[in-house]
Amino acid sequence: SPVDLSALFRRQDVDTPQNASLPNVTIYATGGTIASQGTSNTQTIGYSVGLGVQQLVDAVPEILNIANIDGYQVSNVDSGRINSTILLNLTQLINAELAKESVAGVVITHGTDTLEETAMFLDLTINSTKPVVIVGAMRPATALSADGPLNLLQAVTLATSEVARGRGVMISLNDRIGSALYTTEMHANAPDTFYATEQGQLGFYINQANGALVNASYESGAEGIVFAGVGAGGLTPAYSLAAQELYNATGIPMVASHRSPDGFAPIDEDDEWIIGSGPLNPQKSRVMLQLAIEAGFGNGKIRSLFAGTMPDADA
Ligand SMILES: NC(=O)C[C@H](N)C(=O)O
Repeated sequence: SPVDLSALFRRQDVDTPQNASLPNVTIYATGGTIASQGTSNTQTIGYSVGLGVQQLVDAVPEILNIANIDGYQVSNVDSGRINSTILLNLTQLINAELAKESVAGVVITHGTDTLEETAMFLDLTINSTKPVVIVGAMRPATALSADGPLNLLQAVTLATSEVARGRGVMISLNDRIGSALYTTEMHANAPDTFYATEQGQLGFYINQANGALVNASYESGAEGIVFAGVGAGGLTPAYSLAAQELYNATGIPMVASHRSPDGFAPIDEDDEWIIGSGPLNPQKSRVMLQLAIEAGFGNGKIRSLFAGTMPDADA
C-alpha cells in the first residue's frame, strides 16, 4: 500500500525532562525494524512498523542520563519506502537543527534495508561538523534480545561525543561505528550486519550479459548510469560496447562501480566516457551521481567528485 504522506513531517516533540548540564541531541525517526512490533517476543520476521519516536526513547530511559532529547517523527515506514521527498525534508531539518548552537548532534533512526543510501545522501548534503549518527535494528522492538534499545543508546552517546565531530555521517549498529562512505549492509537478517570490510570475495562466476538494459534504462528516463561492474569496475564486452555507444550518442554520465564490497574502481583521467567510482559501491555511487546531476555538474566535475573519494585524495 502507498505511503501515507499525511502522517509525514508532523513535529512530535518528545516529552522528556530537561537537564541543563547535559548536551542536547535531536532524534529523527523514520521507521524500520527499530520501530517495529510483532505479535510475540519470538517473532523476528513479518512484523510491522508502528512505534513513534516517543516510544523509542521511552524504551531506553538511560538515554536521559546522557542527553536531553528532542524528537521529530519524519516518517514511519519500512526503509524501502524512503523516497526523495522524505530525504530532502530530513536533510533540511537536520541542517537547520545543527545550525543551532544549543544542539550537540543528531541521531536518525532508520530501517536497515536502505540505511546506507540515506547515510550517503545525508553525508553529501549535511553541512556541519557536529556528529550525525544513523542507527537501526535487525530485530523488532518486541523481540527477545531486541537490538534497537542498545543501538539507540549507543547512537545518542556517539552524537554527544567531541571525538565524533567532523567525521561525516556515521552508521552505528551492534557496537560498531562506521563511515557512511564505506559501510555496507552485509547480512539481510543478522544483527551483526554493517561492515566496512577490507577483503572482497575470493572470486565469482558471472554470465555474459547483453547491453539491452543500458539502452532500456536511458529510454525509461535515466540521466546517468551506474554499472555494478565486475572486479575493479569491469564491464562485459557487450555492456561496454552498448554503454560507449550510448555515451557517444547522448553524453550522459556513466559510472563504473564494483560488485565486491571493497576495493576501488580506478578513476582514469584519460578515459573519456566512463568514470570509475573509486571506493564507492554501486548504491552509494548512485546517490552521488544523482545529486551531481541535480546540481548541474558536467562530466568533468562528476569525475573530480568521484576522484575526491579516493582515500589519498588529499595526500
Ligand atoms: N532491519 C530493518 O530495518 C529492515 C526493514 N525492512 C527496513 O529496512 O525498514
